[in-house]
Amino acid sequence: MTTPPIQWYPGHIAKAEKALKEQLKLVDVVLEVRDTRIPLATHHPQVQEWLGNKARVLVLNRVDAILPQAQQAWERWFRQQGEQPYFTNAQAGKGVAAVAKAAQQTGVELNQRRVSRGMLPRPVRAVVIGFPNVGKSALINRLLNRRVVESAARAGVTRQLRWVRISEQLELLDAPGIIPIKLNNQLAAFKLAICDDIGDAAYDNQRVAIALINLLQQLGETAADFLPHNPLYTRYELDAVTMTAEDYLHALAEKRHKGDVERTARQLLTDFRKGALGAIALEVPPNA
Ligand SMILES: Nc1nc2c(ncn2[C@@H]2O[C@H](COP(=O)(O)OP(=O)(O)OP(=O)(O)O)[C@@H](O)[C@H]2O)c(=O)[nH]1
Repeated sequence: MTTPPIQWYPGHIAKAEKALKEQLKLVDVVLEVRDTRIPLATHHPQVQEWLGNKARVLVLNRVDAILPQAQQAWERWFRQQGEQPYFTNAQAGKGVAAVAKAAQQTGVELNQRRVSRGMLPRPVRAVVIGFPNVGKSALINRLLNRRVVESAARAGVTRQLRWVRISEQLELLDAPGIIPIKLNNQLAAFKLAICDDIGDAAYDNQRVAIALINLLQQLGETAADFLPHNPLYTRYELDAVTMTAEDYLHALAEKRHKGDVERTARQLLTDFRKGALGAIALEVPPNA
């Protein structure tokens, strides 16, 4: 039997789900962070059920990693779904003030209810949740306006709990809630691995790199507005249009790394992740 391209550790997932539910019990509002390159693959279908009737602010982070026209298309699509997305670049602090304002706004309603029941008003309590590596700690640090939460390129580094005061109206759990990855969609899993949003799963670099080439080929044909023109050719001076994704990876290995396919796969993934292939949305809104 061949090894599956991506493997999870079920024990870790169960533990993450339990920890997340504990955090959710403590708060009034949830800031759900997704990766703007893959807003659907970084959505867990059970989030709504876990939240019950708690308020939610939808944050699409890494807005710098997609083109403005892709952002506009997603904005339209989410609005059609009845959602207001807040686009952020948490690394640079862009869009973060609007997220804080939206969270505080939910506190106004909370306190109207409290006051009508004869209770004292209090700050709204919030937690940031999301898949591994989507930028949760970076967002918390920007909300706090100082660097207290470890924010690292490595996936799965955040843990532990404390309340921090953001303003008179808003308190935040300083440890984000990590949403365990959903397991049942192979293409979504490849996208998570490509974007490094997959936590402590183990994956096969070459198959993930091939999935990336495949996606770029498909998007080039079907959603040219969502990515720069021919990003692979621009970066490597080798055209992927006439080849299968697998052949392309091998040809690129010959051209750049003396036939070392593994090294080429890693390099390709690193280039994509750090934006060296350009601003690329790997997902297109359904029916766009
Ligand atoms: N380009 C870009 N990089 C970002 C953005 N937000 C976060 N990053 C970077 O992405 C990496 C991961 O960010 P974190 O804030 O550690 O992500 P996290 O969701 O807390 O990760 P875990 O703790 O692994 O769950 C870091 O290197 C950040 O600097 C963004 O909006 N744009």
